[in-house]
Amino acid sequence: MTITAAVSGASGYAGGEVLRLLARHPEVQIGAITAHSNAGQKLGSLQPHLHALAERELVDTTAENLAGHDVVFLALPHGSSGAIAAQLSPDTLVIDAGADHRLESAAAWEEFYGSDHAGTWPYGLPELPGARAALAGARRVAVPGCYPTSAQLALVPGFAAGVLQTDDVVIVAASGTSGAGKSLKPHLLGSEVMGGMSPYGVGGVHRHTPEIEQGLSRVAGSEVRVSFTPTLAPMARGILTTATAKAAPGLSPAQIRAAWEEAYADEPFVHLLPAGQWPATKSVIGSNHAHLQVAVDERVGRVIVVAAIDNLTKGTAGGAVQSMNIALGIEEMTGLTAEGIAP
Ligand SMILES: NC(=O)C1=CN([C@@H]2O[C@H](COP(=O)(O)OP(=O)(O)OC[C@H]3O[C@@H](n4cnc5c(N)ncnc54)[C@H](OP(=O)(O)O)[C@@H]3O)[C@@H](O)[C@H]2O)C=CC1
Ligand SMILES: CC(=O)N[C@@H](CCC(=O)OP(=O)(O)O)C(=O)O
Repeated sequence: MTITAAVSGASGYAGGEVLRLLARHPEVQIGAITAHSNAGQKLGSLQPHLHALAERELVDTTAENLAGHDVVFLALPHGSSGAIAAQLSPDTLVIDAGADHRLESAAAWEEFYGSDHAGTWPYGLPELPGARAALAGARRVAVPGCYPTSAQLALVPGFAAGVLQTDDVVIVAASGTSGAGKSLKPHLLGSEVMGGMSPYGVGGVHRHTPEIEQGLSRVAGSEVRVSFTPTLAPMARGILTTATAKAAPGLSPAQIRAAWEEAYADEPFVHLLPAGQWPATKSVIGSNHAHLQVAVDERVGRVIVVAAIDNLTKGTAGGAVQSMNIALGIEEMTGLTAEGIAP
């Protein structure tokens, strides 16, 4: 089967990563690649690592340019996807890397994003219970945010199995700077980021908070509230998430760990590391794999889960391509089998 795919936001980090993966996908032919202020440029002048596509010209992000493809990837600033998706055929598989279609609650969207809600699409985190069935045959997919990918992979097995309590969930995550996109932001200047770490979006205001709560509440069967604090780390890629919650009473560490062992035993991209080995962003950079470790602090009765992903791969473009494969009935790992890069 040959699938034609258009990629919007191709001059950005997320669009560039989608192209990096699609360039090696055996079933995909890359069609239109679009941009905004960089329309008219050659891709090679903006994404020099994408050699095979270097001579391709970026065109404007219009429904006309994106039409006529089997798949359209939207890697646009949030708020931009709804309008363009509405102009694309319902038969086209549209995969939105942005936030517009992730939340079910219009009220939560309005509170955290401050604009009108564009709607809710099937959620592209295949490892969640029931997600693969919802993605199979779907023609619209909302790719999770990068922090929500790591936080949900870390905590969902514990809530699904009932080994975590829902009332005291704390998540602290460190992200590489590519998570913020390519556009100029003063707090991301090299001199601000190099050689140190700093928090941002503190105090329950980061817009990934409702997305994480939505996913955890769904599997827990009751409302889960989280305290989420993101931090910026002096690295280009990677997220290291540390999530903790109170253990349900009366369980041994082995019984608790079994929830993650069972949930991820057959998952091709999520790996519970052997006990005592800790996830590191360096082990997953450039790959669609997530590394996890679970420990129980018996002194305070808390479960600690650490997860590492590449924000641009499993956290965005890899999750998008994985979801595309499922939606179109292609073997799920196709185009995503690359190992990580280390050291
Ligand atoms: N970076 C990450 O780790 C993650 C990103 N995402 C999401 O992916 C999307 C893209 O993010 P990212 O690649 O990081 O951002 P970048 O800033 O790196 O890229 C943004 C892209 O969108 C284009 N663009 C900017 N403004 C407009 C507009 N008004 N209309 C159409 N296109 C526009 C830009 O084109 P041009 O350069 O030509 O101006 C560029 O191609 C966002 O929604 C982001 O939240 C999701 C998960 C993780
Ligand atoms: C380091 C950094 O700034 N990261 C981004 C998250 C990127 C992401 O997942 O964005 P969307 O949900 O908008 O798709 C942030 O905190 O806003």
